Amino acid sequence: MTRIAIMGAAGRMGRNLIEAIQQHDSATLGAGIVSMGSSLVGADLGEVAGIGKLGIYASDSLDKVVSDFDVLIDFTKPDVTEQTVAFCAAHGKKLVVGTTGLNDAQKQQITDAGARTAIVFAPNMSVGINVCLKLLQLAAQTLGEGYDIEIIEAHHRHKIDSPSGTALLLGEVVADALQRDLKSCAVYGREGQIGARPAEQIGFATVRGGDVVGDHTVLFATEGERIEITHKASSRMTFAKGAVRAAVWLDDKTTGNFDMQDVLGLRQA
Ligand SMILES: NC(=O)C1=CN([C@@H]2O[C@H](COP(=O)(O)OP(=O)(O)OC[C@H]3O[C@@H](n4cnc5c(N)ncnc54)[C@H](OP(=O)(O)O)[C@@H]3O)[C@@H](O)[C@H]2O)C=CC1
Ligand SMILES: O=C(O)C1=N[C@H](C(=O)O)C[C@H](O)C1
Repeated sequence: MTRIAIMGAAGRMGRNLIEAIQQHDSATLGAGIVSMGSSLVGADLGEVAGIGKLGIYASDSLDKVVSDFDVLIDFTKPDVTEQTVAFCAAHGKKLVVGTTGLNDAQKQQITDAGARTAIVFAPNMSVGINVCLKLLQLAAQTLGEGYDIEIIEAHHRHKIDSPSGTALLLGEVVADALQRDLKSCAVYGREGQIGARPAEQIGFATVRGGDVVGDHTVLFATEGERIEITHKASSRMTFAKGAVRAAVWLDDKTTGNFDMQDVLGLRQA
């Protein structure tokens, strides 16, 4: 059994993670950490997730639960994830990071921590998006340079980062396949007299509203045709199940940096 702790246990993803752990035959909930000062400190985590009592209670500190878990799953926000990564590297705890909006230094911290523990870091833990990444490589390599590429994402009104981590990853995969540098060819939104579209540009458009769980489309447009590769998540359980699968997959790893392509066996596919 893989004993899992959840950082951000009362969040939208945290609650789904509690349920996903309960549904997994090889995983058990070891601990859940909520914000210091939260009214949920001490609450039964099963009740927090709406699935009935589990007898595991929300803590406000990783130090207090350090001996209760083998793998930590973190879906919080970048400054919190920074502390989580430092803690896991120091204590040899395996880690699954789903938080998006990390800056370059925070991503480097995760890479460095991979020398001390085993980490799965991915902006989207769904099987569907990870299959889309393979389809995109094929599409970009086959279509080549003659197609304009635009990435459109939509999320709920509470999302704090833009573009989504998934949209950025989709952009990186397409840019790599076309041997472009995303940092120099990406454009994030357009307004005013912008002129004709440069051929090598990869455009990003962000929509925020209501309760959209997560929609992503990569559009390849040329004269005479358009191709769209779209993924629509309708439940956060798809991400939560992927994260728990990643945590269990880490069980026999000691160190290293991995992503969902590794977990799903898609790396060489
Ligand atoms: N990789 C993937 O597949 C997916 C990634 N995500 C990403 O996951 C992240 C979280 O998303 P979501 O669940 O919607 O966000 P929420 O805001 O619902 O959840 C974040 C939780 O973290 C808690 N938190 C904040 N500070 C601390 C702390 N110091 N210690 C413990 N808990 C803390 C917050 O508590 P409080 O409100 O009390 O501060 C909140 O409950 C985002 O970056 C999102 O983009 C989301 C879905 C899928
Ligand atoms: O914040 C969210 O909700 C989501 N965030 C991830 C991202 O930024 O790509 C993944 C998913 O789309 C949901």
